[in-house]
Amino acid sequence: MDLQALLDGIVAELAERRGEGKVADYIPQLAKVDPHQFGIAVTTVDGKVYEAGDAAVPFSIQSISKVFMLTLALGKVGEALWRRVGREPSGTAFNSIVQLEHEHGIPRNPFINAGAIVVCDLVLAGYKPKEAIGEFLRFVRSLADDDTITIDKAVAQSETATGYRNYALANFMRSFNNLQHDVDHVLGVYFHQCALAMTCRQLSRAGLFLAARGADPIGGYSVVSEKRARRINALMLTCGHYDGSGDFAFHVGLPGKSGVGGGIMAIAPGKASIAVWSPGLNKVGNSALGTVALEMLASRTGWSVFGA
Ligand SMILES: NC(=O)CC[C@H](N)C(=O)O
Repeated sequence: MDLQALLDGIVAELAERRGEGKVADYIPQLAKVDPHQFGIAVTTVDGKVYEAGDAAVPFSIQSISKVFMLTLALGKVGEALWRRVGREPSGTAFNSIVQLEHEHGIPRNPFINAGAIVVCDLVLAGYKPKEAIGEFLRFVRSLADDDTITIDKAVAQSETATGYRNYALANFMRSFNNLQHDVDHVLGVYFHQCALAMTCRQLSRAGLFLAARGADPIGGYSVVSEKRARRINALMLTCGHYDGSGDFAFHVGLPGKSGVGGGIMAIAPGKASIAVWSPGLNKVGNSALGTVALEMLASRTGWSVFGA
C-alpha cells in the first residue's frame, strides 16, 4: 500500500471542500484561525511517517489532550481513578452539565469536559498547578520525541477569560466533593492542557504507543501496559467524539479523539497512529473535513477495527 499516495489523494480530493464546517468561536482565540487549512499525518508502527497538506502547522489540540492527561493520571493513581470518573458514553455535548446532578458529580467518562477536569484534579495531588502543567508538557514532548512542543499562552488566557461553562462544571463537582483542589487551580491545569499546540506530525507520533500495544516502537520503551493501551482505545472509540461517537464508529471505525481546534487523533491498532486537522467543525463539535478524511483513509486502507 502506498500510504503517501493515499494521503496526497485525500488532500487533493478535499481541496475544494476546505473551509467546510464552523470554526469554534466560544474561545475567542480559536475564532482567529484560518478555516481553509487541512493537514494529515500517519506514523506507522514500523516508525515511518507520512504527511500531506498543512501537516507541519501547529494547531490547538484542545480535547485531544484529554487522552494524554488520562494516560498520565492512570500512571499516577491507577484504577482508583475510576472511583471518580465513569466509563460510559454520555450521549451529550462535551460541555454538558445535565447528567452531573443525577449522577452525584461523577462525570460519565474522562473525555467530556467534566471528566477531564476531574482527571486534572487527580494529577494536581501534591503539586502546584505550574508543576502539574510542566509534568504534562514533558510527558507529551517525550511521547512525540519533540521538545519544541509548547503551550499557546494566548489560547489558555482566552479560555480562562471565557470558560464560564467549565467554571460551572468544576464548581458543581466540587459541591459533590469530586474535586479536591481549588477550582481555579484545577481549571488552570485544564485550560493549559487544552492549549497545547501541536502539528499533525507531532500528534500522530505522540499517539503511536496506543497503536503499538502501549510501547513506543521507535524509542523502544514501554509507555503503558498492553491492557491499559487497549482500554484507552476502547474509551476513545466509545466516548472520543461526545454525542458523535456512534457516528464516528459507524463511518470511520477507529478509536479517535477530537478537539474543538479541529484536530482528530485516530488509532489503527497494530498499524498506525493518525492525526488530521481542519478547523471547521460539524454540528456536534468535531472536525467536519477531518472526519471525512478519516473515513476515506479507513476505507482505503481497510484499517477499521470492525474489519476491512
Ligand atoms: N471539545 C473540546 O475540545 C473542548 C475543550 C475546550 N478547552 C473546552 O473546555 O471547552
